[in-house]
Amino acid sequence: MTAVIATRGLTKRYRGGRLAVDRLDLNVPAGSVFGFLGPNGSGKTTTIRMLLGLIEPTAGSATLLGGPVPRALHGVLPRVGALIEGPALYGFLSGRENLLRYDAADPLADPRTRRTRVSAALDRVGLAAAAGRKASAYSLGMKQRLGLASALLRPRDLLVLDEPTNGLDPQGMREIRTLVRELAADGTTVFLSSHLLDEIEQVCTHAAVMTRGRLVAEGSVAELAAGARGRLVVLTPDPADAARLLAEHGVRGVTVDGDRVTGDPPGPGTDPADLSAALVHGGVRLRGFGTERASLEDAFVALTGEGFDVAG
Ligand SMILES: Nc1ncnc2c1ncn2[C@@H]1O[C@H](COP(=O)(O)OP(=O)(O)OP(=O)(O)O)[C@@H](O)[C@H]1O
Repeated sequence: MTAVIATRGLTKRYRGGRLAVDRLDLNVPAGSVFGFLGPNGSGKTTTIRMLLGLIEPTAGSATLLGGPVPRALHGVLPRVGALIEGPALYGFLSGRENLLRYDAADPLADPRTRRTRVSAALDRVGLAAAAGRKASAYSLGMKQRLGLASALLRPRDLLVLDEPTNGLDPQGMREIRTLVRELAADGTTVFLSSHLLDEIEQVCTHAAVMTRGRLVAEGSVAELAAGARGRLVVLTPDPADAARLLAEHGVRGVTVDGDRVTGDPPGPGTDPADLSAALVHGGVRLRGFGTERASLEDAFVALTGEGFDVAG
């Protein structure tokens, strides 16, 4: 697969000495929905700004749709739709009028087909019925969808979305995620940043994980989750005894939640069958015994040694 975005040693040190992005090697395959995951301040926005030529890297290089950044940007940017830090909208204009203005600002857009293009974009994001209403009356989710519509006025090979669901309510989040999936199904590569693990897990095929400016993992979401070990799970009406016995048999990280006892999976030296036998032998009645598939969250915790609690 060809890389739609590739970076090599991409680095940004802001004035004042802060290293925001540290030798980043990123490969975004064509056709993927690529999640750029990391807590606030981990360098996601800085990376996106470098990719789009909005700021200069301190070191390293990047290509966008095969062309070197920033030299080839003039040629490739028309094929890239970007939504960063929320759309700039005129509240006193309707949704349709906002898009007409956006389209008119594009020197490559044919004025004769402008209205058709704008209607198609409004349709695409489900705003056709609300197109005549002032943008100031739109909900945050509708504004975000209007922003996406502006990025979709011309056919795009790549969409870059910086935290597209930030600040939205659950319904708004669902709408944007559905839209992202539909766009990807049409063949557009989507690169989206997020600090929400479940969002990445729900919509992305691939992900890269950033912490403190550094890439700690990259791959398909399934691969990343498979890299983390799942949890050992025991369902029992005798949780206290089960927890004690598991710990006695070397299981670490044992926690009890109601009738559910979980722990780190045993190492290669221990057969899970011996553990279940030990529980039964110790008088623990078993309703269930097994290992749970790891989630992306497990992978993140395993990779960084931290939880994924982020402020804001
Ligand atoms: N213009 C700037 N000048 C100096 N430091 C900056 C500037 N922009 C960002 N930083 C710093 O660089 C680091 C990375 O910030 P960045 O915005 O890229 O992270 P992020 O992962 O996108 O987080 P967020 O989701 O909060 O935007 C942070 O420590 C931030 O304070």
